[in-house]
Amino acid sequence: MRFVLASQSPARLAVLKAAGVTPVVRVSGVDEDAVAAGLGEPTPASLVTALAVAKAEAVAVDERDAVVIGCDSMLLTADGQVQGKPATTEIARERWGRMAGTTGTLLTGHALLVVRDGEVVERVAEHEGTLVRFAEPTAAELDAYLATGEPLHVAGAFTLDGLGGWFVEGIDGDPSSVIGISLPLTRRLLRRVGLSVADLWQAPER
Ligand SMILES: Nc1nc2c(ncn2[C@H]2C[C@H](O)[C@@H](COP(=O)(O)OP(=O)(O)OP(=O)(O)O)O2)c(=O)[nH]1
Repeated sequence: MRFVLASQSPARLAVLKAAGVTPVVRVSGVDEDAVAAGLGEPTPASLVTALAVAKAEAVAVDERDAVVIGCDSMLLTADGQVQGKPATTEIARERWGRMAGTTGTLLTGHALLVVRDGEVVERVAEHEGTLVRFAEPTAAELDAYLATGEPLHVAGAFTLDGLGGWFVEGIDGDPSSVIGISLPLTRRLLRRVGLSVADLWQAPER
């Protein structure tokens, strides 16, 4: 079965490959701001889920027979802000100034579509939330972390599995969801459409 990851995210691909699944990667090119603008006043969870659906749908149109998964991650901070990737170092610094020492929720929307004979025959979507307890980096540590550039490319300006890991005291929930795609949630979504992860383990990359 052809399994397509509708994402340019190296993190999502790495999570799947480490878990024994090598998907076909197709970048959706979805304008996330435009999708968000069309949602009115979404909750954070409905926002990431709608974005995940938009990404999966955009890729599914070009598939004939495949399972397509799209994801979107954002950080819901303790003070109620919903944050994607920081556009600049200064924005990342400002965010860390508010995040340090607090607990946020990393939300990842997931959408899984089954395409048969060019038609979407199944569409399931949910979100996963993982609590993330942030450490309090010193000013020097924060300067050094920002200087690596890593925070600019990731939702919430931190990573769990990269340099940001030094500044995560702990999590409560699914770690793979923080990195970018929840393995247990994806397994449940596959089951809802009558598929098993074992089907994916068996599917060679085409
Ligand atoms: N390695 C790693 N990456 C993370 C972590 N938290 C968030 N990210 C990355 C995963 C995604 O690439 C990015 C979240 O942004 P998006 O959900 O918009 O995905 P992105 O724009 O990267 O690709 P896509 O829109 O799916 O084509 O942040 C983490 O803890 N570790």
